[in-house]
Amino acid sequence: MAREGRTLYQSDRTSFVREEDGTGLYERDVFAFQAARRLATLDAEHEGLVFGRLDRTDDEVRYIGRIGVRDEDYEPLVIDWRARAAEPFYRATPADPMGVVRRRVLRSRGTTVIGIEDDLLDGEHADEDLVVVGEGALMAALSRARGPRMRDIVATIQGEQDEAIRAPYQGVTIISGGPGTGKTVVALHRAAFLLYSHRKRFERGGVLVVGPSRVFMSYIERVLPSLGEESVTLRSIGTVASDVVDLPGERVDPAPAGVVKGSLRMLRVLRRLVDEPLVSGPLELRVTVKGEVLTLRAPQLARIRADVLRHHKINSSRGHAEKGLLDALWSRLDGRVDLERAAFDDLVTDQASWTMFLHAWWPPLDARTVLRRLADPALVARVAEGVLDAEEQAVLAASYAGLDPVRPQWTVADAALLDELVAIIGPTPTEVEEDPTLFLADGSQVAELVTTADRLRPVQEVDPHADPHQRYAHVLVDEAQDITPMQWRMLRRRGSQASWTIVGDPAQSSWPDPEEYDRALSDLVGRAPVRRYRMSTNYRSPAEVFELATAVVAREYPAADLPTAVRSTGIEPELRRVAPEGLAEELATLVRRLGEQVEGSIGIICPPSRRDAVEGLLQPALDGLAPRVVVVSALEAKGLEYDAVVVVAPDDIVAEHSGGTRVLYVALTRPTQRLVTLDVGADAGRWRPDRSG
Ligand SMILES: Nc1ncnc2c1ncn2[C@@H]1O[C@H](COP(=O)(O)OP(=O)(O)OP(=O)(O)O)[C@@H](O)[C@H]1O
Repeated sequence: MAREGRTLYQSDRTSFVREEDGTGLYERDVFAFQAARRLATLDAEHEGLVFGRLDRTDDEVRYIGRIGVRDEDYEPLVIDWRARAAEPFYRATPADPMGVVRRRVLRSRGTTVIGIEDDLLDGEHADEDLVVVGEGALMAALSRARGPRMRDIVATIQGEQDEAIRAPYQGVTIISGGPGTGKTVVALHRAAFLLYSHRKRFERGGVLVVGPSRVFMSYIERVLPSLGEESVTLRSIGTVASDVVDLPGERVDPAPAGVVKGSLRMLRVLRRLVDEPLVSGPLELRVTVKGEVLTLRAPQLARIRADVLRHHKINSSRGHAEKGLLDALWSRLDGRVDLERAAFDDLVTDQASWTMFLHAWWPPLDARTVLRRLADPALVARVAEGVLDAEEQAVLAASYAGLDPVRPQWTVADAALLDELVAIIGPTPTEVEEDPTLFLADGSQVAELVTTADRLRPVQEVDPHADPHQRYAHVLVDEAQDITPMQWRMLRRRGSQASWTIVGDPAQSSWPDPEEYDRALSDLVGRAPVRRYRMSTNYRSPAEVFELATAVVAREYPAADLPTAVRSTGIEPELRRVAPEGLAEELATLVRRLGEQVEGSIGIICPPSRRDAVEGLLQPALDGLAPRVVVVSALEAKGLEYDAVVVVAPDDIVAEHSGGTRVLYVALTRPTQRLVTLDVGADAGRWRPDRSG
């Protein structure tokens, strides 16, 4: 390439050098790159590339696939599922066949078709010899065993789901519906659709998908790549802020602390916290200039501080604070000594008392250091006075008192507080290396060097206008009913110019006040255009299981949006009871039996207080079943599903969550085939619908 370029541009002074020839080389490379990318996409879509066929009334046959493919004459061989021409595949019904006689769904393994399911949509136009196979692709898909990863549903998207997937991108799209109605899977297909239909906007601006936990993110992570989309950022709510603070973010606070930390009232607490001086006792600045002692006391210092912070963030305004102090000291001197202002400034700033004072009065702040100060109950009492009651203050202080000083285990709720603190104080200035190079060796290739001034400053200021948050063009929030007001603020920082897709079900909220979800949504929407889609069919739960779950939730939360369960298995849920000392054996027997009864995954859903113990009890009994069995807390089970589920100690699940019965409802709606509930102890079972009186 280099040689070719050189030859092209070498003039023999008898002919023209044509720019276009050089550009041609560049274009050739671009084409080669595009072709390689296309080949990689085609290779990746080898499995199940084509999954649908439409036989139309005008005798045209269309094939629908994960990506579009054309032949050498540019005629379509396979139509991308997101294209307009593919719409009838999802929307056509016998009542409105949209020109389709037969819809066929093909299931393949490798390059071999292993199953066909047909829907006859327009019997009137069907030829006599038209073959119609199977009982419908949807039912076949729903009865298949579940593994550890969610699968895409391109082949069987239903009409109402398709409308939400293809909704225009602008403003806020709200997808609601009960458990198992496909909200998550629909939202993910919507992300793929947006990237297809507005690729430039969303690939450049970025799409962020937020879910409740890491387990959930790894459950859904294969869906978008299976649709050919790799460019979406997936984050659990505890790690959304990892662009500004380094967070592991999976630990969950016990209910009372979580509720306090999520509340909007924490905003006032944090603002006051930042204003709390780091050193105790009255702070004053005292310097001596040519024998004159100059002092600034607390009230003047407070005024200077307030002036600076009116316009700047603390971490990016140390220079302004220094100038405010020097101005005040200069006016204190009041011309008593014959000195130029610049010389005065130098005399002051050279003094050790000045440096020490600044270190205490305007230190570079780190959000984590600031938040940990709440471990001090006396400080909490000051900054939360009139905002949190005594009990809430105690809960808050206790939650930080226990933090490991070396490796603090921040919680999911802390992440939003740390993010808020970064927004208040600005990013932490980065420390300058211990011993920066001042002088360069002869012949050094280094073009920049550190100046003496840089070296003498203890910290380097970060660009005050730089926004540390990563921003996205579209933000998709799943399980949105559990997002706390402080977390919404964190999300909005990432999507201040974004369009949104919000997915949730208030009846599954683990927050004490499910109505808060509606308030948070109306704040978010503001005056943006909003579109609402309701999913009405539960594709996950067998009707028998869902009947029990709805009886439980409706008693506590009559406003629950209850979908219709489409599938019946004829197997009723089993409501069992065991004495505490028999729990280990009962669980082992149950898991072995369920392992034979279902083909796929088995979830053991526990109250948080029993989760680790149950895991310990079960381990020795698992043998070959281990890869199929997971022990999770009710909150960890959010958004997931298993072929068989054992809900351990349902009463405790209700008691240990601020969402109470709504969290139990989540647990009861996880199975795709079989549900067993296990009351522990003779008087357990208050959750049972027949005990409600
Ligand atoms: N059109 C469809 N075709 C095949 N499977 C579907 C379809 N719609 C939903 N499903 C399946 O139903 C199950 C539930 O879907 P999903 O988890 O998206 O529901 P959800 O509404 O988010 O549930 P929850 O609120 O309980 O978390 C999944 O296994 C999904 O693949």
